[in-house]
Amino acid sequence: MSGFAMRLKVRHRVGAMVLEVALEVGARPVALIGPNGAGKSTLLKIIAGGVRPRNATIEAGGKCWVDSSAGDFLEPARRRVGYVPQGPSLFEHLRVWENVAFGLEGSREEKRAAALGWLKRWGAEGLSERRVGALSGGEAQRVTLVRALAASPQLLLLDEPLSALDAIARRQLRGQLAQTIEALGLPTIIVTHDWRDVAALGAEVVAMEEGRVVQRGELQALSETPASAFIAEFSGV
Ligand SMILES: Nc1ncnc2c1ncn2[C@@H]1O[C@H](COP(=O)(O)OP(=O)(O)OP(=O)(O)O)[C@@H](O)[C@H]1O
Repeated sequence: MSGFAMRLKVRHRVGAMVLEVALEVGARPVALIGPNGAGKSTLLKIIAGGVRPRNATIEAGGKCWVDSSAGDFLEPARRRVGYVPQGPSLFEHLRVWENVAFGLEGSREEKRAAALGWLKRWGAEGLSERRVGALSGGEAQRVTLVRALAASPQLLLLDEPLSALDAIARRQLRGQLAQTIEALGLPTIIVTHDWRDVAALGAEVVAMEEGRVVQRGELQALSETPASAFIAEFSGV
């Protein structure tokens, strides 16, 4: 168990919407749910450092990452975040193993061996020499997840990380992801449209709509007293 925790408070205009959220994550995973356009991806980008929020404090592992009133902003590369964004994020010109090796330390050979080990554990050793451009959507998603975990992050941010996988691969990867997160006690925020992800990870649900948190708690409790039609539909197991 790492004991690492992240706490944030943010108020940030994005397009026509105002994102206004307070959130905390520790060893127990948080599942962010909500309709398209609710602000889930923007929130992850703010935590990862890709979007600089107008009005926010983010504290993680006892350190200040963002304090907009003081003008503090820790560079994304120094946040030790494993971020799996929606859509492509691998380095197109590199091979698969080079992508996984990117955040690792050591000589080229050491990094290669470590990357191959990671790929093997995640059922992707057969892809190691391939160029990223030659991967299918599901293969690329698997590699992106491996790259995020290989860099020993302190915080894992997953934006619909299993959405491109076929049903069998999704079930298998979901199980492995849940085991890994639990074994490492790795603080994790996952954006998902699938209640099975919430159940497998034993996550606390945080439901967002139009930039705000509208309900949070256990999946079971949300299904019994849903605060919105979306939550009823999502949790209606
Ligand atoms: N850079 C931007 N400029 C203007 N509007 C933006 C920008 N980024 C996002 N938005 C808008 O902000 C809203 C929230 O987008 P966001 O991607 O965070 O939603 P989401 O909850 O992740 O949705 P989805 O489930 O579709 O991925 C959307 O209406 C989107 O169009």
